[in-house]
Amino acid sequence: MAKLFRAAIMGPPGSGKGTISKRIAQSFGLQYLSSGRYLRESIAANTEEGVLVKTYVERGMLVPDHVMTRLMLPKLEQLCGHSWLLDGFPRTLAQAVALNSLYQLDLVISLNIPYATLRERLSDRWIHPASGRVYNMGFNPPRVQGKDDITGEPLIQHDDDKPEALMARLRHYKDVAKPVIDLYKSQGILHSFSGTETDRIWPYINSLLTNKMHNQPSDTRQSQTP
Ligand SMILES: Nc1nc2c(ncn2[C@@H]2O[C@H](COP(=O)(O)OP(=O)(O)O)[C@@H](O)[C@H]2O)c(=O)[nH]1
Ligand SMILES: Nc1ncnc2c1ncn2[C@@H]1O[C@H](COP(=O)(O)OP(=O)(O)O)[C@@H](O)[C@H]1O
Repeated sequence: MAKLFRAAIMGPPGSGKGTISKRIAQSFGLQYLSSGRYLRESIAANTEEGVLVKTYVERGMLVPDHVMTRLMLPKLEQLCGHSWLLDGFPRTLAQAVALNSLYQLDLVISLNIPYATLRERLSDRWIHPASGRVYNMGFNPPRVQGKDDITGEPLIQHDDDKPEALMARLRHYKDVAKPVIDLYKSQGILHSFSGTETDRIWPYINSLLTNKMHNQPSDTRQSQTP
């Protein structure tokens, strides 16, 4: 049986995590888990948890760690026996420690994208809320303006991509990500990529993953479940 592979992608809002994750999932068959997507689903379900989550997300603030781990760790449990890629989780050191106590990651991708690029991209980001499909009016526009390619339904902008929330999110990201990045660096699994264009970064990530997934050590570490 092929070895299981567990990876995470980190980077500020707008750095291309979702775009790159989609390519990774398609090319390498990893299951893709996006914290933002699960949070938005929780908000849409209007549960007690969703109402609480909304108060943070709409202000561009991080959702508390215990809420995030309670949301994400059971999803990973359901995926035992699959290779996966986490996007947006862990975001804080406490989340990374909680994850680490259950699973050893094989690889963490960190995206370093200049601030001006992030701002420009997010002000142009539109999504189809039901599916999570993401568009950018310059980079990957929908075929019909303002409409989802598959369903034809209207596209919307996240409240947290609007300028007021955006600044707070970017500032927060930097402070909080540093110890997480340091942790993965110390574990020797961090790989950082810099640039302003996803299409130029992608070939490097593609070859890194090709390399890592085909040359995994033959111990059983990755295939153990908690
Ligand atoms: N102009 C441009 N836009 C991009 C590029 N890569 C991604 N995007 C767009 O930038 C926005 C943010 O990307 P996304 O993958 O959602 O980033 P995330 O917030 O890190 O998950 C989306 O609208 C993407 O379509 C790129 O290389 N150039
Ligand atoms: N791991 C996390 N911990 C705390 N809050 C989170 C986490 N992931 C997502 N969020 C919340 O959800 C919002 C949207 O997240 P996401 O869709 O990943 O967007 P982006 O990558 O554009 O920041 C964040 O601004 C934050 O409020």
